[in-house]
Amino acid sequence: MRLDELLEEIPFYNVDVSIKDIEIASVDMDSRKVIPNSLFVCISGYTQDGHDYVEQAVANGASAIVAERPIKANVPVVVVSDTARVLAMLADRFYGYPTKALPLIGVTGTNGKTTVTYLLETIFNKDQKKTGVIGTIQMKIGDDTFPVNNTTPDSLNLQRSFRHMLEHDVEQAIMEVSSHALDMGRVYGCDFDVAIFTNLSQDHLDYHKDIDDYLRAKSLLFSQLGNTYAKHQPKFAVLNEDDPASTVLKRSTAQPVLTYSCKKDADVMATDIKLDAGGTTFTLVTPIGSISINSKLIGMFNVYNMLAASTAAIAKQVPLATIKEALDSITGVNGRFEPVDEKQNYAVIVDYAHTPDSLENVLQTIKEFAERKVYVVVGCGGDRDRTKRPLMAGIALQYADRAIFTSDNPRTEDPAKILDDMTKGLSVSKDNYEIISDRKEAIQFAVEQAEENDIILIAGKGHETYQQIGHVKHDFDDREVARNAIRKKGI
Ligand SMILES: CC(=O)N[C@H]1[C@@H](OP(=O)(O)OP(=O)(O)OC[C@H]2O[C@@H](n3ccc(=O)[nH]c3=O)[C@H](O)[C@@H]2O)O[C@H](CO)[C@@H](O)[C@@H]1O[C@H](C)C(=O)N[C@@H](C)C(=O)N[C@H](CCC(=O)O)C(=O)O
Ligand SMILES: Nc1ncnc2c1ncn2[C@@H]1O[C@H](COP(=O)(O)OP(=O)(O)OP(=O)(O)O)[C@@H](O)[C@H]1O
Ligand SMILES: N[C@H](CCC[C@H](N)C(=O)O)C(=O)O
Ligand SMILES: [Mg+2]
Repeated sequence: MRLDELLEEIPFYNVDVSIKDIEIASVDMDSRKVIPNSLFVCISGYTQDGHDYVEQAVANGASAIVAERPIKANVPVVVVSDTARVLAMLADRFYGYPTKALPLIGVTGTNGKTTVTYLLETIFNKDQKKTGVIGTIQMKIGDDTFPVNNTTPDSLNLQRSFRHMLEHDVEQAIMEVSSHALDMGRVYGCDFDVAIFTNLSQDHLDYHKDIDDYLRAKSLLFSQLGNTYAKHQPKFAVLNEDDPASTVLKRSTAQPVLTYSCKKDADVMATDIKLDAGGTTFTLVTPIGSISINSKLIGMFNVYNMLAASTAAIAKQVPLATIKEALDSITGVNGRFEPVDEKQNYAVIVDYAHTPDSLENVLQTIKEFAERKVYVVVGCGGDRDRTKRPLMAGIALQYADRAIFTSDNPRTEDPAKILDDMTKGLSVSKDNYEIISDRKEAIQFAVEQAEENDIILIAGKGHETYQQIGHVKHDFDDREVARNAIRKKGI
């Protein structure tokens, strides 16, 4: 595509060099990846400033630069007010506005996003549609999986992935939309047909100023819904009526709203809920009829996840019988409430709870079914929200009989300091908990302690297959470590 064509819809300041007759083969934001005839977009990030890498980009063959200030370079420099936003617009245009043609559902909220995307994948697959999923665990196109760095990729990778999905006949894309992504404009330009809200509770207060600012970021998914090019597809906001934040989100969107609830009158409701250690049953009450659901998923929070997914599926005109078939068939999501079963006489569950609310939900669920002692192995991520640390430790002790506090991706922080943040305000006796910084030893300790009918929850890392210490990711899988510990102890 020619540079002047690419810039046609981009608001930029006057440039006194010609931008005509420059062929652009690729758009990039990382000077290290620039190939000949690229357009290099300078992003001022959190740790680095892309404007410092113009020379390297040009040396690698960039034939034009987009920047936020005039920069000396022997190729044209186009100056714009906000390169991050412009990058999203350029990416959308460069890849041919893929979401104009690709039906797209976005899921935001503090907890449950990954779960809801995989519920929706199963529902649409049962409806004979090829799906594409983007989120925390991976990107998936049909059955092919691709690794990801972020829950929501940057705008370039995102639009490229959508184009790839279209080329591989994906009929329904489903993605997690993190608050970081909304705030940084990573999804600017994406034409969502359905925007889903799961819930709001504390997380990411390292990044967002306060919980209102966090909600403001989430609300962008709803305020931007339908603001892109019209696809002649109806738009819906799907909101959790039982979460007070939905009031704000309802006011943020100009599009029709569908609500779901377990407690109040709503468009889609769950009634006659029966929670059990082996699964969950409820009646799904919808505007197009009612149907009984018999799911293997455990816990009240999963009823909410199933409601969110069902409401979106109804908005996309999936028949109720298909929704039931899908929800009844799902056995679980990778790393979410995943049992490690070596036929031992105590239970070990690996879960991705890494926020106060999710930890409380999952422990409450376990506590309801526990016959004997509950152990929890849990830590808090380094370089992330410090204010959630004492809250998570308090919740662990409130519900579990014994907590083992350990490390969870300490990143560049001192693990002892993170553990100190978790435990220094605890008012309970120290007999209730251990501090074992090494996660492998912590898991081994819990396994050694467990007796018949006890339950061990290993929280925080779920599907992750690494422990990040400093900037290095070391191989580490809670499930594998637990399995080895169980075998070592003997059945
Ligand atoms: C704080 C944050 O979100 N940072 C994201 C951001 O990185 P950054 O702004 O720090 O980038 P930077 O390293 O400063 O570089 C700035 C620019 O210089 C360029 N550069 C840099 C070096 C060089 O040699 N040449 C060069 O051109 C870079 O390519 C970039 O364009 O942009 C990067 C590219 O898009 C992201 O990968 C990165 O996510 C980091 C890894 C991260 O940990 N993010 C977390 C907090 C996050 O976003 N999490 C949410 C999930 C939350 C949830 O699940 O609820 C997510 O969506 O993943
Ligand atoms: N609806 C929910 N409400 C509260 N907690 C939930 C809910 N769904 C799942 N959880 C808990 O949160 C954990 C993470 O779930 P999931 O991965 O689906 O959320 P997420 O929003 O994608 O998280 P992340 O922001 O890290 O990507 C689960 O392991 C479970 O403990
Ligand atoms: N999406 C979450 C993942 C947290 C996972 C936990 N294991 C940690 O490293 O803190 C985040 O970026 O905060
Ligand atoms: Mg997720």
